[in-house]
This record gives sequence, C-alpha cells and structure tokens, in this order.
Amino acid sequence: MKLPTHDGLSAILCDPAGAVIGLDFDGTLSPIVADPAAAVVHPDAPAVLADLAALVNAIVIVTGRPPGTALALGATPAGPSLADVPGLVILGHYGMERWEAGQITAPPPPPGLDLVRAVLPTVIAGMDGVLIEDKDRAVAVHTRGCPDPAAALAVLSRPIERLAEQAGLVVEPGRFVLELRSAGMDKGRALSAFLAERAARSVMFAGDDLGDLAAFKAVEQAAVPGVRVCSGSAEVAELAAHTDIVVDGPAGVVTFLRAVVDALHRGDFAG
Ligand SMILES: O=P(O)(O)OC[C@H]1O[C@H](O[C@H]2O[C@H](CO)[C@@H](O)[C@H](O)[C@H]2O)[C@H](O)[C@@H](O)[C@@H]1O
Repeated sequence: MKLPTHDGLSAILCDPAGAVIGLDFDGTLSPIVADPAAAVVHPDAPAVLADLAALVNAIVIVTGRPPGTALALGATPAGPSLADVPGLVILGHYGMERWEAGQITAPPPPPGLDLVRAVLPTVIAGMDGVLIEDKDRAVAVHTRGCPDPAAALAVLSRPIERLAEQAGLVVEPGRFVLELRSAGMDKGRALSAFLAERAARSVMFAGDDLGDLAAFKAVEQAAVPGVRVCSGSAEVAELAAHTDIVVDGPAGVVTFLRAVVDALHRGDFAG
C-alpha cells in the first residue's frame, strides 16, 4: 500500500519516537460480528502492533470494552496476541479503566447499574434477538441480532434514555448498540490525558464508530500534529467526513499500519 500524503502522518514518520498511536478495538482491530463475545482481533493485528510498538512512543487501545475482554479477544491461535505488544496500554470503558503491564486500575462501578440490571429485562421483553452484554461497570443492549436491528434500536432508544436518567448514567450509542455507562469520561478525554502523560509530539487515532468521534476531536485539538484514520464501513458511512484517511475496515487498518511500519524501517522520512 502507498501511504497517503498528510502532514500529521508525516510528523509521525519523521519522528516516530514522539508518536502516540491510538486505536479503537471493535470494528477497528476486530471485525464486526453478530456475537460480541466472538469478536476476536484481526489475526495480523497483534503482530503489526508489536512491530510498530518497537518504533513509536506508545500504542494505546481506547475502547468501550473492559480491558480484560479486549485482551481475551486479542489472543490469536498462532503468533503474538495483544498482550504481547510491548508497552501496550488499554484504556477500557471509554477511559475509566486502565490496563498496563498486567495491572488494572479503575474506580468502583457506578451504583445505578443495579437498577439497570433489574429493569432491563422488562424494557426488552418481547423483543426478539435483543442481547444484553453486562460489562461489570456498564451494560450494553445490542439489536444486531434482531430481525430489523435499526427499528429495534429506535424502539429502545427512549426507554433506555429514561432508564439511564433514573440510574444516573448516560447512554453511549454505537453500532446497533445502546450502552448505559457512567458519565464524566469519553475517548477524547482519555486520549488527551494520555498524550499529555507521554509528552507526545504527534498522534494518530483510528476508529470506526460514533464513540470514536471524541477521540478524533482530541486529535484535531491536540497541540501536536495528528492524523485521524477511519476504519470505514457502510454501516457508519458518515464517520469518514470526520477523518483524514479512510481505509477498508480492520483489514484495511492492518494493511495501513503495516505500510507505516515498512516506511519507518526503510527510513523514507528520516531526518
Ligand atoms: O470502543 P469499541 O472498541 O469500538 O467498542 C464499542 C462496542 O463494541 C462492541 O459492540 C460492537 O461490536 C460487536 C462485535 O463485533 C457487534 O456485535 C456490535 O453490534 C457492535 O456494536 C461491544 O460489544 C460493546 O460492548 C462496545 O461498547
């Protein structure tokens, strides 16, 4: 793949040691599938991330998943797993939970989740194919398995908003999913704080969904050069307009990252 011309990308290629590479998980590193529990990482993703990690300041996965789930889904039968990527940091639950060097740090889960767990079965009663994913500090309601996923999402939207209000939570919309989670953190805040922590001199963020918009905004507003990469899909076609480079889903992300690694090894942009 020939790398596109972009100032933010050039900054990363010229000075990789200063670059923070941020990535979403579902739809970016792992192809979208019907069952959230089966959304394993693209088989070539951990290897390319491991190669890239040796060249850049840091690789950080910023995801709505709990870090433990991203790690479990990041295991590959042959070759390295996500857990093998040197220095990898995972900011899970939209930045609420952090995994680094085998350690997780997180505040206690929001108390409103008990109400959500008690009431949700009534809210979805009679709706064929709705799936509840309990993530300990958040609960996601999926409609991908419904006969008409978009219609089911529309039906659930208002009742879930009301439930979130009652429980002191917020609703995070995604790809045929409505997630009830605590307020006060998003991928943008998480990424900005990480850039400051690492004294980043450039940044890339790759994502596929509405929850990634905050991170794209953080790249835009960062005091350092940056590039926003869209893991493109027909499902979230509108996301491309908020990004600089569009690739074709997780396979496209892996090909793009491999081209970055190859360019760095060749020293195309070195001093
Ligand atoms: O921030 P992300 O890493 O993108 O996580 C966002 C949500 O992704 C997951 O749901 C999505 O992927 C599933 C598996 O491919 C798919 O079945 C579902 O339709 C998508 O919405 C995950 O299950 C959620 O918990 C995440 O919050």
